[in-house]
Amino acid sequence: MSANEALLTLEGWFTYHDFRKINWEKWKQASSEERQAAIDELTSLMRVWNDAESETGGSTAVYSVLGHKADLCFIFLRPTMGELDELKTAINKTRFADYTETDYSYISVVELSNYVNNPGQDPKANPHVRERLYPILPKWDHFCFYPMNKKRGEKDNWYSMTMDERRELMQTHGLTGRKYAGKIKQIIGGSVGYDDWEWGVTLFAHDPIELKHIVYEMRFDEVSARYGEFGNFLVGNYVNEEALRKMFAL
Ligand code: VOV
Repeated sequence: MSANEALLTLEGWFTYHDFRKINWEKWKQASSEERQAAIDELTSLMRVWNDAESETGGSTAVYSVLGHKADLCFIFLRPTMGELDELKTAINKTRFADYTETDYSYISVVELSNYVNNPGQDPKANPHVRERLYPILPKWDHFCFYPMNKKRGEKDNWYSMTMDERRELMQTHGLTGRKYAGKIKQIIGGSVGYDDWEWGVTLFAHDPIELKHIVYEMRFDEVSARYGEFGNFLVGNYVNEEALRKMFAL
């Protein structure tokens, strides 16, 4: 084994998952004019994000989040980190933000690991690869997000395995994933150097049961069973402007 078999990764858009909790007490105390103005401001921002969505400009999706961990998640994919910073600040400048708390967020960059490359070809010239590096978020009804690591234990250490060993395990992973074609869309963000875990996994589904099925089935693949370490899971439902207005109507 060579001393360092880091593989080449391909990077696409930078990603920012902005999870917000709503301060409902404060929201209920606000006047109806104030609430209306806050929602109007947020929805006009959402329209700007939708209109800007393109192959070169990035993509945005908004989800409501179940459970106590968050109420909303804004998912932003953009060409530069500067744009992500501007988006965060733009939200924070709205009246709506006065009713939110930002307990959690996640920064990564859309990543393809080159375990399955075609030697001699420029991967970024391949439209299929470009589609995965610069994906338009699918706006399917449900999403889940969780961060994960590959284990660096004394016995099981992903990073001290050879490239061939890792490639073989990733091929099995890819085969499991392919069974979910059309049911699950995954966006893998590499977050080494950016956030607390090594990857942020965002899954989209039409049927929330498929989120459970894929995560469960993958637990049996050696790469997850032996090397996967997982953070908190968050799950939610897609919200467009109408759904958002309904969510905040009192
Ligand atoms: C729709 C499902 C699906 C499919 C088709 C799929 C396929 C593939 C392929 C072909 C490849 C390798 C090349 C590349 O594209 O990077 C990957 C890579 C990766 N995956 Fe994946 N994955 C899926 C889905 C999928 C899920 C559900 C998870 C979470 C794992 C779990 O246990 O909860 C995951 C994780 C990852 C990660 C963290 C990486 C990077 C690993 C690294 O060490 O670099 N992934 N993945």
